[in-house]
Amino acid sequence: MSPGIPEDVAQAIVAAGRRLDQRNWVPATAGNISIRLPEGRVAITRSGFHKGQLSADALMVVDLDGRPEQPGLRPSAETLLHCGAYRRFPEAGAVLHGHSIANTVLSRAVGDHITLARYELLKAFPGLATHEAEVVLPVFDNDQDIARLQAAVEARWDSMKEIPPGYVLRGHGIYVWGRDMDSALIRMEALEFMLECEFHERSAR
Ligand SMILES: CSCCC(=O)C(=O)COP(=O)(O)O
Ligand SMILES: [Zn+2]
Repeated sequence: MSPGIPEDVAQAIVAAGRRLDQRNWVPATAGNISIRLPEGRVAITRSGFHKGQLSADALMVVDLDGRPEQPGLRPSAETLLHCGAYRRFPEAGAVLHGHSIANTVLSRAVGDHITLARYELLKAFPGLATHEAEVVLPVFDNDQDIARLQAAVEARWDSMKEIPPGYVLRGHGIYVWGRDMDSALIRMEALEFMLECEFHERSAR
């Protein structure tokens, strides 16, 4: 049991890791997973663990600035991206990150966004009631400086009227959040489904 992480929270993160792994969205040690805890705390995966084989020992707690509660442990290298989503969206309760083939390949072939339009699955997103809607998914150049990357994400959010609950890092992976883990997983599945459709459609051209 990780200190300071309720058992149901640890179980939800472990189960999410297995589910992402079953879809082949977290190869090797890719991906990271977190859940917001009360009082400005976040339970998050430690860096370098396989997300399909997590146990409670592979989790730890950080604050909303990414500072570890347990100083000897190293949180996900991308912790600041999770913290950025929690700080910006008070309703966000869980954040997921994965590296699928579809999001990796597509993001290398596009500019600064991917438009998802005319998909029935768009209705999985808040406020969208019809396939005639669209989601404009921001795409950012990848950056090993995660604080700088988070600053770029925030600058784009500031410029957007409608902020979708996700974005893509070029050649790297996707970030998605939801009010809880179930909601984040549903959004991730919906986005990945549509990205896979785009991937096949473009490959067939
Ligand atoms: C081998 S994957 C490279 C790092 C990465 O992109 C990732 O998602 C996993 O990093 P973490 O520090 O969270 O394990
Ligand atoms: Zn990653």
